Formats: sequence, structure tokens, C-alpha cells
Amino acid sequence: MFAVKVVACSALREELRMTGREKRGRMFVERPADFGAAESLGSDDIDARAGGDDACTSVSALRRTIHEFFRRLRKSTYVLSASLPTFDEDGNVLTHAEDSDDDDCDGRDGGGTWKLESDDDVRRAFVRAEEFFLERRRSAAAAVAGDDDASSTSTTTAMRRPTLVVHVTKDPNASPPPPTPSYLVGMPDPRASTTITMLSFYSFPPGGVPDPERTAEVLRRLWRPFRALGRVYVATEGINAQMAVPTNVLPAFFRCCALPSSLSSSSSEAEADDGQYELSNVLGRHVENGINVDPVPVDVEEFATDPPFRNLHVRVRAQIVADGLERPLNWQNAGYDMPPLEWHRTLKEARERLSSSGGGGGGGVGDDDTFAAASIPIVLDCRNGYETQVGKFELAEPLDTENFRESWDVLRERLRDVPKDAPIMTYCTGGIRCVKVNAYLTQEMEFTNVSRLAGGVVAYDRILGEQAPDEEPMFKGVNFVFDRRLGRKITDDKLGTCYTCGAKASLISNCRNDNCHRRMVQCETCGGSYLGTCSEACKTRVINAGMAPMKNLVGKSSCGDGGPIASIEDEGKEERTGEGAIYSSLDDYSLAHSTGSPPLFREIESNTKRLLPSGAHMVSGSVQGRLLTTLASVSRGGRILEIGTFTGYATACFLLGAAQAGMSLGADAVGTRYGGGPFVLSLERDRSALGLASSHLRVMTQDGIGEEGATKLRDIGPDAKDSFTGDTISFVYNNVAGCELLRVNDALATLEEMASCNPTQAAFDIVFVDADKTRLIDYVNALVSNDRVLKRGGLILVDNVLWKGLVLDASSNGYDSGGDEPSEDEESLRRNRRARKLANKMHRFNSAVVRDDRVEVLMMNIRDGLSLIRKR
Ligand SMILES: C[S@@+](CC[C@H](N)C(=O)[O-])C[C@H]1O[C@@H](n2cnc3c(N)ncnc32)[C@H](O)[C@@H]1O
Repeated sequence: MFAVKVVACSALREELRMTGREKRGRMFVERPADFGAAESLGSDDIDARAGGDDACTSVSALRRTIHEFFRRLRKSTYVLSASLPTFDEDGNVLTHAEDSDDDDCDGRDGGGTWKLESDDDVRRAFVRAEEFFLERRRSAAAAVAGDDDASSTSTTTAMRRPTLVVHVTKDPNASPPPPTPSYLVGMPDPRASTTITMLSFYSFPPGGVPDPERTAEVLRRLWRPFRALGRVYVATEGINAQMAVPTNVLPAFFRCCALPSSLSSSSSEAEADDGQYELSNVLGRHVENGINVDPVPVDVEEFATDPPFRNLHVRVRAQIVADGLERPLNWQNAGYDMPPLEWHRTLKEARERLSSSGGGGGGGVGDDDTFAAASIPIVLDCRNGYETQVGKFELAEPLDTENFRESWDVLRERLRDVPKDAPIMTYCTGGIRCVKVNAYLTQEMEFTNVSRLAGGVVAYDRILGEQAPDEEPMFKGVNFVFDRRLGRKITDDKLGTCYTCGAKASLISNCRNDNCHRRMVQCETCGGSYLGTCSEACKTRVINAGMAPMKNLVGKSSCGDGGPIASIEDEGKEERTGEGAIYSSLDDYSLAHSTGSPPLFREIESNTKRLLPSGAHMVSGSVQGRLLTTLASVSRGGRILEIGTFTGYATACFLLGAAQAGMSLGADAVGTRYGGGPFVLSLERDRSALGLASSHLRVMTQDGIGEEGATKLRDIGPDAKDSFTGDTISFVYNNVAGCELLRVNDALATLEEMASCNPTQAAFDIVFVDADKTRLIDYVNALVSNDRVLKRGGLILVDNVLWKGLVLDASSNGYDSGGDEPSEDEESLRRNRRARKLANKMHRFNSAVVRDDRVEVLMMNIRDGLSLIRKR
């Protein structure tokens, strides 16, 4: 590759509105395979060779690469010229032309530059550049050899490419660019805006969007000059947009969206026919209720730290709101679009009528008869349950759906006995969902007096604030919105209940543990103390993962500032499986879609919590347990060695897997320690643990792993801890797999002994190292130094290799075990120091084992980290 500096002249930059990044830079041009041999050639040879080469060195190849580089460059509007870089006397690359903003555009055929008009010009340019580069390298080398004082800076700089500077200048003969569209004339630079405005709009144009792909393309191009970000969906039924636009260009943006027929803004030859495309058919006058603008713009710095959108995504979708309806309805026939102030008045009067009739009043919802007697409309909140939790209109009934598709069944049920002429008023966040709801009520359910809040709660909030600021809003609490703020406070009422402590609350957030991400209402106090997570477990995970501090959700005066992001895609997003379950995290989801653990294993876990609670966290648990069973079941011989039995959870998992392996291998005899066959040997030093483990395994082997065994396990009492009196105990599971629990003083010593002089014992397929985390490398060494204990090709499993996430920090700087944290008490300080020390050790082990070429390592980020180490 040739590295080439490319520079666009200022006139082009201005015309094409290039950003700093786009106007100059380095690109790479393919280099002919034998070009490097030029070093040994004289300049005549080089010239001769250049004529014969055709790889990169043609005008068209160069233009193609340049075109990719400057995406906005219009073909046939520019010319190319080249020059060599210039150097100062210290050897620094000057290349002043590329750094100057006032370079001219009238071609460069003097002063060290030459035109690139033919393929020969290009080839010669590269040859010249190569020759120049080699020459500089030779003289730099000579300078270093001949003069010890020659600065190394000078040497390296002289050897550094670019070898060529290519100037892209405006072609004076090119036809003039199309006129700037009227809406862009005089528009300020959007980069100069100090605030960003959030806005949303939708359109269900009569006749639909004729060509969604083409429309999406046009919108992308049309909105590019505004530097707008957001998510826009285009479907045959319409357009739905959530956007962030620099505030200083908003008026121009509105003018652009309202254009009757816009596309005179085409900026490349490929776009020449855009003028034919009537954008007014899909935008412009058909944007329902205008553009909903958030009245409180976001500061650019704040926006940049946590942007709700990173790009402008204009995507084609089957529908702009997924409705799940079997047949499409006519979205033009969707009841009365009630302006916000009329809506406000109607509700207020209804409230007064209701209270003077002795009915519910306040925020209550009466029965249909009371409402009918007082001529109270049925007000339906058509948002999902989680949106309604923190705010709603007085008198409104939530549909309480999990997703929009559920609305139809709920509406049928709710309105079954309601007279067809009863007044029904519907609302949602921005109005789009109610277009569909009201079309359904009108066309499928034949209601005749249906209205919807024009522009939804967002428009109501804005228009009431602008036009009737003294009115008390009929909407109480927080309006849930689908951008990073999640909620916008309309009144101080707290309608929600804190997920964590049960107090009244109105802040909505998503749990900061990415694996959980539960959407929840949480009070400020819990938001702070749980670091934006939903539980102690998630908080620990976030701390261990070293996540950046939470955005200041707490302490913000309104939900309109700060808080995590929810995507617009959440709207109508399905969170269910076909069976109707809802999952709050990926962990939950994966668990639910894995075969469950047998009932007996659940009881082993709960017995451990009950009888040896201080060590309960050490149990492998269901997900890892399933993995252990699976690995054992596919092992070559079903022979497993476990180091660290504790209460026998993993032992039981292995025993089940070993038996499965034995059955699929057609083993005809029970496996034993010395004779081979499916067998689990587990080493442990703690008698109480062994007492519980042996009780668990006895039940497993006698009563099975199902409900019968589980019920028996519940009867185990504390005395089981004293039941292990000898040194060993053996079991047989399913007449195929043997199991032995062996009490040892030190598992490492036992292992080293087995590895050095135990030829009679049959080797194992898998060794689970789950004890004594400080000497892991010694365990691995004992297992890989010969094949007496672990078969060649066998697996070593090492648990806790992520050490609660602390290995991350240990890897970046190493924990300072002497560091102190003034706010912590002595005990937690001591625990922290120990944890960090162990994290350092674990990190050293992980680093050493992955470099050991006797093994291959797969570290899995499950539970506390499990490494699968295969002996080569
Ligand atoms: C993490 S627990 C094992 C958990 C078990 N494998 C499971 O998943 O259910 C570690 C066990 O190793 C035992 N242990 C620690 N160091 C040991 C050593 N040097 N020799 C034998 N056992 C040891 C501890 O007593 C403890 O019961």
C-alpha cells in the first residue's frame, strides 16, 4: 500500500460542507506487487517499469479511492494534482499545503506540484514518490552512520511516509453546483448550537408511503445538513420519527419537513431525479399534529455524555407501530383528533360533574353506570402498564398491557357492554398508538363517539404550559417517554411504588446491571444507595464490573433530566416468549431456556444455605451445575476428579453426567477408582461439609434425583454434619457410575502423590479444581506434568477465575494491598484487602496458564468465571 495524504481545497470543503475530519487525511492506495524492488533500480528503470504497471496507478483507481474517502465528492467536479511532502531542515514533514485552509483551487502545475490527468501522470507520481522516499531513507541512514550526533528524531521523521500529497481541487470547468435549497439558505452551522432539541412526529399519509426504501434514502440525505440524530421508521403505512436536532437549526429543519416538494437539494449525480419525488406525500402537510417538540432543550455537553441517539437511523419496517392486527385498517378513519386544550377542558368538566354527582372525583375511576349518569366519557390510557405506573390523566383507566398487540383483546373485554355511542377518549405518549386504537374502535367495534388526544401527553404538556400555564394539569405524575430520560415530570404526584423499598416514587430507570436491565420505578434514596441497580446482587455485579458511575439520576429536580436510556424500539417490543413469560434479564432468559436442574439439586442448594450458611455462596449453582453435568456426560470415559467437595452439589452434578456417559458408552460394570469406568472421586478436608455431602449423595443414589429424593433431603438435619467419621465413603448411582468421597488433609499433596506414584489408579477425563485458590498453578502443574491423573486431551476446570470481577482491576494496575479506604470499618477493610490479594493471585494464574503451551484455555464468563483448560 502507498500511504497518501489527500487534501481538499477550501472551496470544495465549503461547497460540500465537509467536516474537519473529512477535508484531509491519509488514505491507502494499492501498490503493485514488485514495486519495492525499485530500490535497486536506477531512475530510468523505474520510469520504464512504471509505464508497464497498472495496479493502483491509474487515474480511475485513484479517483475511486478518493471518492470513497470523500464520500460527498461529486464526480466530475474536481481535478487532481500531486506534490511531494516538504521537510524542514530537521527532517520534520511540513506538507504545509494540507494544513493550510486558504490553498487555492486553480490547479497546481508549478511550485513542486503537477497535474494527475492521465494514467501515466499517476504512475510517475508514485514512482517519483517512491524514489524520493528511498533517497531520504538512504541519506538518513548515511547521516546516522556518519554522524553519531544525528538526531534519531530526524531519522525516523525522514523515513516516515507520506510519500505523496494529492490535492483535490475544484474543477473550474465543472458545471455549477445545484442551488442551495431555500430552507438551508442562511442556516447557522449546527455544530455551533449550544443545545439539542428532542422532537417526534409521525404521519399516516392517505394512500400510504409509495416507496419506503426510496423515502428512507431521501430522508437521510435531506436531514444530513442539520446534523440530526435519531431513529426514524418508514413503512408503507407511514413514518414515525424520534429525533434530536441542534436547536439553532430547528426553524430550517421545520421548513425542510414542511416542504411541499423538496428535493431540489440533491447533491450528487445519482440523486438527480429526486425532484420527481413528492416528499409532501409522506411528510409536510401529513405530519399529524405537527412536530412534537420538547420544550426543554438539552445542553450539548450533557447530550454528549449520554446521547440518546448516536446516529441518524432511518430504517424501513413492516409497520411503524407493530399492531399484530390480522387485517389493516384505514388509519384516516380514526375518530376525532381532539386538541389538547379541548381535551383538558373536557376532562376538567367531567371531573366537576362527577364530583357534584357524588361520584368518585379526584383520580378515581367510576363504574360505567355512574359515568353514564354524569355523562362522563370513558378515558382509556392506551400505553403499556409500565408507562401508566408513574403518571396518568385523572379519570383514566389504564389498558395495562405488556405490549401494544395485547390492546385489542383488552379493548374487546373492557368495552363489551358499552353502548356504541358512549363517548370514549383515548390517549398515549405522542398520539401514534391512538390512531390505531381509535381506528379499531371505529371500524372493528363500531363505536361512533371516539376521540383521541392530538399529539398525546407530550403535546398536552407543552400546549398547556404555553397556552394555559395557570391551569392545573389533569395529567398527574410523570409522562414516560422513549428516550434516555424515560420520564418527564408533569406534576409532583408520585403514583408509582419503589421497586426496592415500596415507598411512593415516580422515577423510572433501567437497572444498571446490563445483564438485568430491569425497568423499574425506584425512589431517589434507593436509586442512590443501590447505585441505580434493582438489588444487592446487581449492585455487586456493577461494582465488580467496574462500571462507570451512574449518571446523576438522583438529585435531579425533574425526570426530564438525566437517567438511563430506553430506546424507541422498546415501544411495542415483545418481552415474552410464546408461553407468555416475561424475562427481566438475559440470565433469567437463558435459565428459562435451558433444561432445568433436577429437584434434588435444588434441595442440596437449600440444605447448604440452611445448614452451612456461611459457605453457601461456594455451591456451583444451577447454571454451572448444568454445564458440569453436560461436560461429564460427553467425556470419553465419564471419569471425574473433583477437588473441593463441600456439600456435594458439583459432585452430584458430575455423578449424574458420569452415569449418562456410562450409559451412552454401554458400560457393563460399575466404574471404580482403580478399575476404570464412569466414576467420580471427590477430595475434601472439611468433615462437616463431607457429612452433608455424603447425606446428599446417599439420598441421590438411593432415592434418585427427582421429587422423591428432594423430599427426603428436606428431612436432613444439622446432625448430618457429624455423620462423616471415617476417611472415605462410596456410592453407586444407577448401577453404572461409582462415587467416592475422600477426606484428605491437603488435596494438593494427595494429587501430587497420585501424579508421582500411583500407576494403579485409572486416569480421569475431567478434573475440577475448586479449592485452595492460592495454589491453582500447582494443581495444574501436577495434572499436566504427566498423564497419571489426567488423561491426555482431558479437561481441567478451574472455578472463580474472574474473582467477582476484581481480576479486571488487578490486570490493569494490580491492587495495592496496602491501600486504605477511609470510610470503611476495619472488618470490611480486611476483607477487601484479602479479596484484592486473591484477585492479584487469580490474575497471575490466568495469565500464566494461558501462556502455558501444554494446554489450551477457554475462559467462560459464567457465574464467577470458569476456565476450561484442555491438556494437549
Ligand atoms: C468452593 S468449595 C467447593 C464447592 C463445590 N465444588 C461445589 O461446587 O459445590 C471449596 C471446598 O474446598 C475445600 N478445601 C479448600 N482447601 C482445601 C485443601 N487444601 N484440601 C482439601 N479441601 C480443601 C473447602 O473446605 C471447601 O469445602
